[in-house]
Amino acid sequence: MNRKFSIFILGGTGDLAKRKLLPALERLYKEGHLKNLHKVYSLARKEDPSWKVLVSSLEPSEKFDNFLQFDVNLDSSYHHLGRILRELKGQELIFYLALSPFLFETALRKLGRLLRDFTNPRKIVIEKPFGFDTASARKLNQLLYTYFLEEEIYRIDHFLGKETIQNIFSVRFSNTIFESLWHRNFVDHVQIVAIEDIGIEGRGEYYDKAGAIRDMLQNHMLQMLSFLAMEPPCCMYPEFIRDEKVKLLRSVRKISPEETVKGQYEGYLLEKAVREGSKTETFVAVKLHIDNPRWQDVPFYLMTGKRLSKKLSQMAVVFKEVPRSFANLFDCMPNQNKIIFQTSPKNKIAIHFELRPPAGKFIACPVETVMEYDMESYVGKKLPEAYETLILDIIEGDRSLFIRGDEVELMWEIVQPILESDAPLHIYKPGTLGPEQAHLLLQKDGKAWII
Ligand SMILES: NC(=O)C1=CN([C@@H]2O[C@H](COP(=O)(O)OP(=O)(O)OC[C@H]3O[C@@H](n4cnc5c(N)ncnc54)[C@H](OP(=O)(O)O)[C@@H]3O)[C@@H](O)[C@H]2O)C=CC1
Ligand SMILES: O=C1O[C@H](COP(=O)(O)O)[C@@H](O)[C@H](O)[C@H]1O
Repeated sequence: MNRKFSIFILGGTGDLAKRKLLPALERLYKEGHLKNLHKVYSLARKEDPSWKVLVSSLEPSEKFDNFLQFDVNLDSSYHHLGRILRELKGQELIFYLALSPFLFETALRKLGRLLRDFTNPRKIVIEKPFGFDTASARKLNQLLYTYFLEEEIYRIDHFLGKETIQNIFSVRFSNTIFESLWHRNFVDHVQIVAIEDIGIEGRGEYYDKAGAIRDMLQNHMLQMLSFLAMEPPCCMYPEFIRDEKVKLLRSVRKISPEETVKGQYEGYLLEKAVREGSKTETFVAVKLHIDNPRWQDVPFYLMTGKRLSKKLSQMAVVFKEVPRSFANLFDCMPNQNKIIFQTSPKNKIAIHFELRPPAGKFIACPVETVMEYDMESYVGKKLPEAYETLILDIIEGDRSLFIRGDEVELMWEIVQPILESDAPLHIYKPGTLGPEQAHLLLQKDGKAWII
């Protein structure tokens, strides 16, 4: 950006700011991307000692060591902020809401009012979850549009900053061998999995009101689905990419409670700030359908959960079996081909295909062979963190990887039927692969989770 700019992180002493945002900003600065950065201000009610230690270690510390005492609920805080903004004439102002989502509405209303007194170009960045259901997301959008233009709004989803997710476009749209197969004639089904071994890590106050559907399924997982299943945009212009995602999301059938499995890990009720007898799900698996010509009758299975046996985030596109008559050539039925896009534990893309085993018989039963592109090993250095990529996009004004207002509302509409459904809650043991019912969901279709 050519203009001088300042960043205001509301909730700047919180977990996200300390672990992700401030370190990402320091790296961007060191790499020379933030030449016009005036200062990063951290706003919160009290100056957290670990924030102080962190910002004093960041270089150059005067860019980051700027604390502003600020309470989202108090008008006096906005007067104080206004006094600082008056000194920043002509600068672009970037406000990053890294706050509890329960504070978004108040922060937006009061900040929006304050900014009416200023002519500086501005951007507003909002963390997830954006609302708690369809109605509240609509309300939040209306509030945003009272004070900001859509092109000033950056609804962030950090999964979209991951290298693998951005690679989906390249794999799909620059390879005839894949693009020509990417539809119902050849794809058997798709799986999207984001499972974690960690629990709620002291975030009970937020998580108990959110649960796995609001925390992961409505946002990260539906975005991964959009990238995998959307039609190609006519060109790489942010609005055209988002138009295609919206078109896809309109074709996604609302998820049915009958095709949903909810679970809660044993011991969840003892976590700090979890309500007594809470029915919040820490696990969810669903079967989802897309009613468009490309994906008619291709099931999409999505699963996410906490305190499972491992951390794994990946999408698998599983191709149809070869015709049975081909299988007669061998002594077995070959495995189905798959393409796996993994974001965790590694950023990698793997193609699974069948080959004759080395030095085997001419007609030996083929074995599964994996061709892998592990991005970090390939480039030979650490990949940029998701937040680094996304913050740079915000600064440069590229909205391709951010969620548009209509898109976020459609994503809520898809999960709305299962938000409050009284589907049974299955208790599962920590360290396992979740409730058995989630496995039966695929077994009854003759399939199994690839995990
Ligand atoms: N943590 C993570 O890994 C991720 C978080 N997110 C999202 O980021 C956002 C922030 O999450 P996280 O950092 O974990 O939350 P934390 O609870 O760790 O941090 C909240 C921050 O807000 C400040 N705050 C709380 N109340 C007020 C208030 N009334 N006025 C001003 N500041 C206030 C806190 O400081 P103080 O109490 O001193 O005011 C603190 O700086 C959420 O929307 C979350 O969903 C998204 C992806 C990952
Ligand atoms: O947004 C969130 O994502 C994390 C998982 O993200 P990852 O990049 O570590 O895979 C999840 O733990 C958290 O509950 C959720 O709020």
